[in-house]
Amino acid sequence: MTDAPATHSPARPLRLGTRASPLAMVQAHLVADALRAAHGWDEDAILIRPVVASGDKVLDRPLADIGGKALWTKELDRSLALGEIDFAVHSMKDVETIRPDAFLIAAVLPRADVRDRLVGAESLGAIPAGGRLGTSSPRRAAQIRRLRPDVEIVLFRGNVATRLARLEAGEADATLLAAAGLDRLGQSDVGHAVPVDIMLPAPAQGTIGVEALANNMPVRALLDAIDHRDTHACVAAERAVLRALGGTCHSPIAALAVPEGDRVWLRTQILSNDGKESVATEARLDPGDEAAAMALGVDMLERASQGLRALFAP
Ligand SMILES: NCc1[nH]cc(CCC(=O)O)c1CC(=O)O
Repeated sequence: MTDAPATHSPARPLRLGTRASPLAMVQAHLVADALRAAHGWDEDAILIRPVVASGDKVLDRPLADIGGKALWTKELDRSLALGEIDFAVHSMKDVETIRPDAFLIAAVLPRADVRDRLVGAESLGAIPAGGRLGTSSPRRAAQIRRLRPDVEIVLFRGNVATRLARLEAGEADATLLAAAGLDRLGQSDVGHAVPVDIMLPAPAQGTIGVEALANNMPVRALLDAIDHRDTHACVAAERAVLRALGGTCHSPIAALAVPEGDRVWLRTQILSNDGKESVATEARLDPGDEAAAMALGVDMLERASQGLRALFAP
C-alpha cells in the first residue's frame, strides 16, 4: 500500500471472478475496494464477473457426497484458466489444498473474526438437552458431538440466509455459522461467538484469497499490493496441515494459526466423526515454514488410534 498516484485506471479493466452467492459478492467488492484504494483507481477499473458455482445449486445433500470443495471452484477455475477473468476471489476455507500448478494465491486480505457463531442458543451449554443442531460441516458436527453428545446433528446446507431461515422455521434448535460471513453480510448481531479454545475453527476460516495465473506477473504485481503478509502466512500454515492429512471436506479437521511476534502459533485438531476421539496439538513456527506445519499434522496422526487414522489419507 504505497502512495497512490492521482486517480487513474489500469490499461484495461481487470475482470474479477467470483461466486454469485450474496456472501461471495460482498467479498468480491471487498477485494475490488482494496485494489482500487491501493492503486488509486477509478470505480470502473474492475469488472465483477459472478459465476454460478455447482455447489450453490445442490442444497439437499452433504458436500462430501457431491464432490466436495471442488464444487465451489470448478467454474471459476475454468474461467481463470481460459483467461475469461484476470483473477478469482475465494473464501480460502472453500479452496482445495491441492490446486492446479498454473494457479497461485496472489493475495490474502486481512483476516476477519475467525470464530464460529452459535445461533439459536447463547452458548453450547445452553442448547436444550437432546436438542438439534443444524450443520453440514463434519468438523462442526464432530466438535459438537464431543462437547454435547446428547445433541442431535441435523443436515443443514445452503447459503447463510437459507440456514438462518431453516433455523427460524424450527428445523433445528441452533446452528453454527462463521462469524466472518455473518459480519460481512451485516449480521454482526446474529449469534454468539464460540471461543476458539472451545471450538477451533476450520483451516483458513475468515479469510478471503485472490487467485491468479502463476505466469501472469503483471496481475500478480497488482494483487501483491493488497496481500496481508501475516494473514497469508497463517493461512498457508493451516492449509499445510490439511494438505498433510489429505484433508478434504470429508475430514473433521480444525486449524488456527495466529501471528506471535515474528513467529506463528499454530493449533490443530482432528476428530473422529462421532466426536469420541480427538487429537490436538500446537507449535510455534517460522512464517512460511509449511514443512513444520505439515509435520504437526503428521504428529497428530501418529498419536491417533488406528480407527481415527483411517479417516485420513495422507
Ligand atoms: N463453507 C461455506 C463458507 N465458506 C466461508 C464461509 C464464511 C466466511 C469465511 O469463513 O471466511 C462460509 C459460511 C460458514 O461457514 O458459515
